[in-house]
Amino acid sequence: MLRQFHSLSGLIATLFVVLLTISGAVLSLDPLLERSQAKIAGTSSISVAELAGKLITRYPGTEQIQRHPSGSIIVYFTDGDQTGADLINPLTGATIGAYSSSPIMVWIKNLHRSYLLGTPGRVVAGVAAFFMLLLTLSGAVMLINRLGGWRHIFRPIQGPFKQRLHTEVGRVAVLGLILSASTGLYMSAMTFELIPDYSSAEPGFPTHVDGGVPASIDTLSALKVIPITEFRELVYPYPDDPMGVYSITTDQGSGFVDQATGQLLSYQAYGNPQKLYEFIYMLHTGEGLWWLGLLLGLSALAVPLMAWTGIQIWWSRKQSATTINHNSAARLADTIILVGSENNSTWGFAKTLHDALHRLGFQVHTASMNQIGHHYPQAKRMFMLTATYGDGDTPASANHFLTRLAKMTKTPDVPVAVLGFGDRQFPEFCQFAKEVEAALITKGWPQLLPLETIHRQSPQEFARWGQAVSSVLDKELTLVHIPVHPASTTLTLVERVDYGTAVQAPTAVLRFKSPEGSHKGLLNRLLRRSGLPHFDAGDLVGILPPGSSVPRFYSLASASKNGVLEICVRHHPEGVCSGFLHGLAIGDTVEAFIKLNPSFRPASGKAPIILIGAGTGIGPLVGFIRNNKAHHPIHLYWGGRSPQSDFLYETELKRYLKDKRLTKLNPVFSRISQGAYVQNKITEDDVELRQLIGEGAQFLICGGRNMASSVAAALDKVIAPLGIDVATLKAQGRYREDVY
Ligand SMILES: Cc1cc2nc3c(=O)[nH]c(=O)nc-3n(C[C@H](O)[C@H](O)[C@H](O)COP(=O)(O)O)c2cc1C
Repeated sequence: MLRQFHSLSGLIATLFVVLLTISGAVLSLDPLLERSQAKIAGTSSISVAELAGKLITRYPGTEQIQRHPSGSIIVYFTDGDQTGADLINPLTGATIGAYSSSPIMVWIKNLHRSYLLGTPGRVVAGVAAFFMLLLTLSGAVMLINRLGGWRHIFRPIQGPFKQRLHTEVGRVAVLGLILSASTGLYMSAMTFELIPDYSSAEPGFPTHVDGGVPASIDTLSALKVIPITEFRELVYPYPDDPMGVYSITTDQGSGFVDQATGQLLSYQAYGNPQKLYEFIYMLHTGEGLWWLGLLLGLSALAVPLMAWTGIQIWWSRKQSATTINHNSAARLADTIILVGSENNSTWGFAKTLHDALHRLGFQVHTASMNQIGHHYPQAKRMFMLTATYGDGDTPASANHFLTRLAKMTKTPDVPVAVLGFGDRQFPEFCQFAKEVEAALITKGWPQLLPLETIHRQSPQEFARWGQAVSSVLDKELTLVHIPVHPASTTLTLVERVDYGTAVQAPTAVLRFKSPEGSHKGLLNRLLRRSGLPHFDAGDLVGILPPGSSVPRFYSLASASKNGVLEICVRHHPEGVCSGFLHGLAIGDTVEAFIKLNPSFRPASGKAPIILIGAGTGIGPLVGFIRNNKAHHPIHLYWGGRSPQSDFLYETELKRYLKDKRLTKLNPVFSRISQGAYVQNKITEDDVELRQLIGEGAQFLICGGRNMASSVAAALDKVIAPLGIDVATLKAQGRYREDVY
């Protein structure tokens, strides 16, 4: 709900809010620019009388002196028929130069205040400020929910690159944006008198004026006691008007000064409402607080970036939205499917289940978990398919489910099966599904099947769960889920290196390029484009074996900037795709698409990186080393079977050691005398590993699930003396796995 509100108000207001913030960001430079022009050092000892005295000879026709919040002093004067304005050095009264507001800044100010449209534009600017406030507040609440509460506000953010960028930038800019939007809204409300205008409360004109011969301005006692630092404006009386008075405005109030006696005739100190107005004005413009202005300007610059990433997130969500056909009414359905999803992919699985059950003749009702009802009169079975989000938290379409369930006094007497969707890379794998299962059991809800989990939206695991469902339905349910994936590209095999046949682990490093011709053309050559889609080492390539629409995913051992798409594939005896790939000859083609995997990357910075893998798990790890042009310390632990047969990337790794892209290579082999596994080497290197962890090391593990759990167990023992464990490292974002 909140997300829909956030997206909708963002879409409605984007253009206006972006214009408002870009112009605001430019205006935020104004106080700093003015300050750099003003010579304000050492001015505190000078009084207004002294300053005005210094101007008598140079500017006999002075009409007004102003001090801007930046500290600049400007004198407005007449000289014969001419009028002018000069910037003044407050210490000496000397002219710094002619003063005029920059026409560009004036234009930008108009754009900011009214979109150059006068009064109607001011209304629009006010409404845009209101939307900006709504967007920022709703975004802040979503961020807090996503991170699991405000206490965790500095937690690392997971997710696809655009989502992380949107949220990271928002997290940094949120306070500045709330300040700019709320103060802008206040000022707008004041302009339209929605709240009383306190910006110019003035004293009444004095009832008695001396009328004697005007004294020299530098002798006027009232002006002698006002330091220049508290002064804002002095308006001179008309020359030769004996009843004229000086009008003075300071930081504390305003009043009139008798030109003959120098006495303060009437004075009005600012009340609290005016002080509040001035404070809000300063917060909004940064006038008088140039550093705040700059901070607000920088926050404002985040808005165009967030608008762009926000629109892209919204668009990809919309693209992946699923339509459920033949959705029976809840009261008529014999089968209920409830869905907990954040980014819609679980809806795709729910649709596959819905369609398969419908084909078997069931009346199926599918809805979000938040829409759980109290009573399903015809229902015989129920399925709850749910993802996990944040750090083991609820996905959007199930965020009220547990509360609603807790409030139910009588639960429907329908057996239920929970299916969790998650990613083992997260420490809290399928946590929400586990909580749902536990809550249902506590409520005494009958179970149809025990909880099952699906890692990384695996269609194979989903199909296996379908078999279990078949057994309770007494009907053969075939679940063929074809995930919606991006359009595929044709790639040509240009090189292959084969290993491991002698040790029954046939493994090939395969290098692909775009077909000849696809990256020709002047622009592509100028930009040195390889014709490959963009990807980094550690991302995944989905390959569609001929005759199948279900892709198989392989971790990428290269980045697109390396000019090739490289994968490392072990031939599995029954493997459809690995068999197909191993059968490829140079020049053969495959259909492939990229799936980004942004959380499996070395962190930036100089902390050591410890890469651990076995077998083909070396793929992304070698890609990280290859692209380590900055020579950050990288230690590689890798396990194979035999140094003679399956030492994958042996030549390259030795070259990377020499050119310092790799700091230390620790290969381990299992089928040699005194063979060992990678976890044994980790136990052996305990002292060194503890030292590296002390230096802030990050771990990246790639390979089979068994290897990964043995490594985690070994490492838990190694780091126990430091008082931490692998779960802590995971929570800190310092332990990441890509396991299969
Ligand atoms: C930001 C983010 C946080 C996630 N957190 C978890 C998590 O804590 N535990 C887990 O098992 N999966 C986690 N996942 C993986 C999702 O549950 C998984 O990709 C799921 O299939 C997404 O389904 P959906 O597209 O329907 O939201 C997370 C994914 C993202 C993008």
